[in-house]
Amino acid sequence: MLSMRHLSKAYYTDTIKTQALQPFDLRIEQGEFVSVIGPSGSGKTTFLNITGLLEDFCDGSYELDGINVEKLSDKAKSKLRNEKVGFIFQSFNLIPELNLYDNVDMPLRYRKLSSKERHERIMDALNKVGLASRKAHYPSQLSGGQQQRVAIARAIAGKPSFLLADEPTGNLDSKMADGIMELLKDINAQGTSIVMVTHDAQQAAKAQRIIEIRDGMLSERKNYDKAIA
Ligand SMILES: Nc1ncnc2c1ncn2[C@@H]1O[C@H](COP(=O)(O)OP(=O)(O)OP(=O)(O)O)[C@@H](O)[C@H]1O
Repeated sequence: MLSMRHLSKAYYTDTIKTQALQPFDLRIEQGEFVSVIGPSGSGKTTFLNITGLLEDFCDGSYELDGINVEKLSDKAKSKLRNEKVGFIFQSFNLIPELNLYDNVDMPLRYRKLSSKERHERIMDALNKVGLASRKAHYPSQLSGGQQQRVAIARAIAGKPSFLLADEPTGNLDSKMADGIMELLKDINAQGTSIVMVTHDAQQAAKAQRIIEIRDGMLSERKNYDKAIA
C-alpha cells in the first residue's frame, strides 16, 4: 500500500523555482494497476521517481507499505527501495556486457540471499517472461521486446510490492507493446501493484485506474475509454 498526503515537489535553480508537482493526496492499494498520463513536462517522471524513492519530495508525507519514508536515512531508503520497488524503463537499461542471467541477478546481489535462493529467483523470473532457455544470451542478441522482458524479469526477481514502469512500451512496435502489457497484467494478477507512466492512450486504458497530471496537478480520470495522453 502506498499513501501520499499533501505531497509536493519543486526544483530550485539559481533564479527559478519550478513547481513540478502541486500538493496532492493519493492512495494506491496493494494489487492495483494504475497508469499515469499527461503532456510532456507535466511531472510524470518526477511523480514516478518520488514514488520509487529515487527523488525526495519537498512537503507532505509518504508511507510505503506502512513505513514513513520521510524519517529514513539515505541508506535505509535505498534498502527499502531495493526490497519493495522494481523499476522498468523505456530504454530497458540492461548491462550489455552481462548475459541475461547476470542482468537479472544484479539487484539481488545487494540482498542477503543464499546463492540457492538467488538462483531460484533468477530462473523463476526468466521463466515467467519466457526467456529461461536464453539465459546465457546477451542483450544485443535479443529483440527490443525480449530485452524489455529481461528488464521485467530483473524487476520481479526481487519480489517487489510495487513495479514502477516509465514508458515501458515506448520503444516497441504495437505487437511487442501488447505482449509486454499482457505480461504486466499477468504479474499484476499475481498481486504486484503496478504504476505505469505512458503516452499511449490504448495501453493506459488497460489499467484499473488512470491518474492524469497536468502542469503538476494530479487528478483521477473517471472515464477510462476517453483517455488521451
Ligand atoms: N532536476 C530538475 N531540475 C529542475 N527542473 C526539473 C528537474 N527535473 C524535472 N524538472 C522540471 O519539472 C517539470 C516536470 O518534469 P518531468 O520530467 O517530471 O515531466 P514528464 O511529465 O515526465 O515529462 P516527459 O513526458 O517529457 O518525460 C518540468 O518542468 C521539468 O523541466
